[in-house]
Amino acid sequence: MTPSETAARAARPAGHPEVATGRIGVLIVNLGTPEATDYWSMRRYLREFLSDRRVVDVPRLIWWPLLNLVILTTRPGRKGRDYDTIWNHELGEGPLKTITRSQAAHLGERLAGLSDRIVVDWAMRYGRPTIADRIAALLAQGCERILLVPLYPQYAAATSATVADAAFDALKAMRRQPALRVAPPWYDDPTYIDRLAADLTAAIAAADHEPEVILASFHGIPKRFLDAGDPYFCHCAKTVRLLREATGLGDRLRMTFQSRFGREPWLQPYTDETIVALARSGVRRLMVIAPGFVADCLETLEELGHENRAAFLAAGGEDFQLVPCFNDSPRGLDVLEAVVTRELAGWV
Ligand SMILES: C=CC1=C(C)c2cc3[nH]c(cc4nc(cc5[nH]c(cc1n2)c(C)c5CCC(=O)O)C(CCC(=O)O)=C4C)c(C)c3C=C
Ligand SMILES: [Fe+2]
Ligand SMILES: [Fe+2]
Repeated sequence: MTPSETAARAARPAGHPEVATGRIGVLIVNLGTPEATDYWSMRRYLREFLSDRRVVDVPRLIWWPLLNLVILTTRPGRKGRDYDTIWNHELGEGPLKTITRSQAAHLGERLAGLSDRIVVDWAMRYGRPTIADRIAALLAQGCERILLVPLYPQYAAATSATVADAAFDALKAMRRQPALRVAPPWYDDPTYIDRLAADLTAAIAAADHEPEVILASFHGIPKRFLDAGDPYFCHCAKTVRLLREATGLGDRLRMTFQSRFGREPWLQPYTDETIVALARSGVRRLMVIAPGFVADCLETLEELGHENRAAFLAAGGEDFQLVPCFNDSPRGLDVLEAVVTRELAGWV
């Protein structure tokens, strides 16, 4: 026991529980993934996700029957088959989980140089491990301060804000709360833009054929969210402008939005429609990068890599290249390290 621990123990009133102290937690959080690809696991995951009012804000009286009687009867089977095509069968989990775990481990190694008091952990907003469980685990290890890092470079209420909601919900139940900081989005961070540009430039240099057009494809949100003041579209647009400047690609790099859900208008132009229109207009060589995803997942590997690739080729395209996300690459870790180091200022 160190002298200060001895003093703390001596000062603890009788009956007062012993608590670990003195450490700083960093909790990185990505979206989530089903526990398995069977109907019931998919249904549980989609139900949790699509019941979040930050994600779907339709009045409950309308949404509840639509979700439970229509969407959750058909979508789990169809999406389960999509997840099957990208599943990490060795570990029995979705790639988003495998990659987020590895990012946390590598980030922990990198931050060890900053302070030996830092503990890095990871969680999923939907599914497991839950944010509440990992905050509890960090507290048990003595983390009185926790930096929460939603793994989204561009802020959206449907992603970043709901991570903060879940964390503060967990804190609501605690007598002894940790101090909680939420990292801001990093859509224009110089390290993010630089490493994104490096990945894109390297992919172009390594390609057999120079792409005629490059799409920067972001996950979409309903257009209504933008009209209500969500800054997501502007964050994406700024990332693309900075990426154009950093790569010198100019108008060859275009912004599109993928993964729309439901019938109302989402942010445009849509990735799938753009890809087909480009092929029909004579573009033969296309490259796609997904700067809004820090880890490969269903939306990049299956939607872009399988579905959209097939649509491009079917419409006359010849060469479709998908740039991998940062994942646990050294460049990707540079970005996470830069963001986290900056946001830990004053704590270490
Ligand atoms: C229904 C509304 C949805 C909104 C709004 C939305 C926003 C949004 N999502 C991401 C990132 C990811 N989404 C992923 C999957 C996914 N997204 C939705 C719906 C909305 N997303 C659904 C229903 C699903 C599950 C698959 C499906 O049924 O289509 C994923 C992949 C998860 C994985 O395990 O691989 C990511 C990542 C962002 C960044 C975003 C808003 C900016
Ligand atoms: Fe999504
Ligand atoms: Fe999708």
